[in-house]
Amino acid sequence: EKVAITKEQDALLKLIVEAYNKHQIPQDVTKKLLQEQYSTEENFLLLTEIATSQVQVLVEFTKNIPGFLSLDHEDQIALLKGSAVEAMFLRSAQVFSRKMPKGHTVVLEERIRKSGISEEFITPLFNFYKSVGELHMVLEEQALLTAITILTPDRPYVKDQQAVERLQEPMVELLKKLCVLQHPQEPQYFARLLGRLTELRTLNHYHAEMLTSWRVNDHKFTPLLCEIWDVQ
Ligand SMILES: CC(C)c1onc(-c2c(Cl)cccc2Cl)c1COc1ccc(-c2ccc3[nH]c(C(=O)O)cc3c2)cc1
Repeated sequence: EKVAITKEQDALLKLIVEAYNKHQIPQDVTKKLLQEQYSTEENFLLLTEIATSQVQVLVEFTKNIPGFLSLDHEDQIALLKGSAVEAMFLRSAQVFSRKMPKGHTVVLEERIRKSGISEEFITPLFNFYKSVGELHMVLEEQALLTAITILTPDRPYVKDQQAVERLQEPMVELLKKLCVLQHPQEPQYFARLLGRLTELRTLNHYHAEMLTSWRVNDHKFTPLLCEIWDVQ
């Protein structure tokens, strides 16, 4: 039967995409990708600054997700802490798949490769970026997938999981319809998108190891990253 977006779904989509577009890392931060030196230390400091800015952007985006601010306040924190790394993987993946301005793609890859991350994490990290790039997601899909990631009910310490499910479910339904409408020639496209969310979960594990190895080498993070990643 004909798949159609309802008025309510269209309104929800507009809110999510607006929030996604509104909250971006400031240009003066990302353009440093092209300017700063290329030492391992300089790369780590720059990536730390960008990640910190990305977390601020993420918090603002999340506050604009309809219903999020009505959740239990402790659950709001648990969702942000539990999804921050995955949301940042998704957001940074767009740089590689959307060929960002002025060759940021090349310099971002270069700086990540030379920031003190050991080879065993670099491979899965860039495999993920490649698999996201191959999907050629449109902006609506990227925005919805990020919101769906943030609204994952079974994050650690979430008390009222049903309340989170009630917010996530309509977004998953909407994404499913969008995929059918946007990629009619590819019926399994929606399943491939959800497959990326499973891959993201495994990256959480690698990321925890990355943090440990940076800390062992006495790398410092910003207060915001320490708070959201429970380090130091
Ligand atoms: C604290 C730092 C060193 C860090 O720890 N883990 C990661 C880490 C790593 Cl490498 C990989 C994945 C996730 C994390 Cl969370 C990072 C660096 O994290 C980010 C790197 C880049 C971006 C990002 C996002 C959007 C962007 N737009 C543009 C643009 O040019 O417009 C550049 C850009 C960069 C976000 C987080």
